Formats: sequence, structure tokens, C-alpha cells
Amino acid sequence: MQTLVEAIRQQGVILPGGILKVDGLVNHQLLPGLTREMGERFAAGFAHLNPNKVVTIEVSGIAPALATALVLNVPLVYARKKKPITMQEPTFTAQSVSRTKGGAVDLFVSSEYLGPGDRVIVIDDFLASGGTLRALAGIIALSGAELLGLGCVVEKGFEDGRTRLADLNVPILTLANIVRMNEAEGIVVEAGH
Ligand SMILES: O=P(O)(O)OC[C@H]1O[C@H](OP(=O)(O)OP(=O)(O)O)[C@H](O)[C@@H]1O
Ligand SMILES: O=c1[nH]c(=O)c2nc[nH]c2[nH]1
Repeated sequence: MQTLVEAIRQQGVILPGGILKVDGLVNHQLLPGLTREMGERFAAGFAHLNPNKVVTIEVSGIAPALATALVLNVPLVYARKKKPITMQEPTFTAQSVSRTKGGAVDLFVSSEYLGPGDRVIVIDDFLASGGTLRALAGIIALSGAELLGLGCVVEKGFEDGRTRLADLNVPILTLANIVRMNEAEGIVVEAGH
């Protein structure tokens, strides 16, 4: 997605610890036109699989996932990081590690909104180590739903998450790929695949 690649070139900032800051378009401020295009790209890539639900994780996955769900005209379910008292049991849970806040995070999805018969695509903001997508895939498996595909706005190709998720045997679609980033070269980014 060339518009996203250009936006990352313009706004991306390399932070210590191999973290890319794209708060101006994904993680703090959202650009509606760019977000809409993300949804269109994901929907075009996954529509042939006939999903009936989009699943993501709060908080930064929600915007691109909703943009996708709008085009596909299916519900969006987002995993919660804290279980609210309104959440109906039984719940499906898994753990991931927060890359931007540190520490382990519990993820919760209620059986009220995910279960056998659901055909699911997962959309998130970042694919780095792949740990978060694996946790979501675990929740989907626990629920009895079928995972059809994984989509992420930004892939950090140098962290090899895609390879680590290969055993899930589902297509992975990303919109921009950070090939590498360092002080000398800056952010080397290409269209995702
Ligand atoms: O592939 P991984 O190594 O798992 O990294 C990707 C995850 O890391 C971030 O979550 P984080 O909890 O840092 O942030 P968020 O609250 O902005 O979603 C991001 O939103 C992805 O969910
Ligand atoms: O804002 C972010 N920048 C990153 O580099 C990253 N990696 C995983 N999750 C991330 N979130």
C-alpha cells in the first residue's frame, strides 16, 4: 500500500529497542482516509475466503479491523485486555506480551461473540514477533471457530513473525513491510505482501 509506505517514510520514528513509532497514523492519531484504504485492502485480500467475522485486539487493532469489517459487512470482535464485569462466561483467554508497554497481557473473548461456525480473519496493527497473533489464533481455536487469515498494517519483517506463524497454515497479508531500520539507513520500508 504505497500511501502507507509514504506516510511511514514521512512520519515514522525509530525508537530504542527496535520500536517504530507511527503514532501519527496508527497508534495515537488516526487518519480516516488512510484507515479506510487499509480496510479496503484487507477486505479485497480476504473476501474470497468468505469470512463472517473480523477479530482484533484492543486498542490499536480496532481501527483497521473496523475499516475491514465495514467493507466486508460483518461484525468485528475485539479481544479485551481486562475482563469487564459485563463479559459473559465462558470466556476464551490467552497471554501475549505487550511490546510498547512491557509485561504479559491476558486477552479475553467471550463465547457470546465467537464460537463454532464462525469463519474468522484477524486484523491487527503490527506483526513483529508474531506472539500477539499466535495468542489470538489460540483463542479462536479454543472457541471452535475457524481461522481463515491474518492481516497486519505494519510488518517488521526483520523480526520474522511471518515465519514463526507459518504452522498456522493461513494466508498472511500485510500492507507495509519494514525491511530494516537503523541510524545509518533510516526506515527501509516497502509495500507489504
Ligand atoms: O507481533 P508482536 O511481537 O506480538 O507485536 C505486535 C503487537 O504489539 C503491539 O501491541 P501492544 O500491546 O504493544 O500495543 P497496543 O495497545 O497499541 O495494541 C501491537 O498492537 C501488536 O498487537
Ligand atoms: O508502535 C509499535 N511499534 C513497534 O515497533 C511495534 N512492534 C510491535 N508492536 C509495536 N508497536
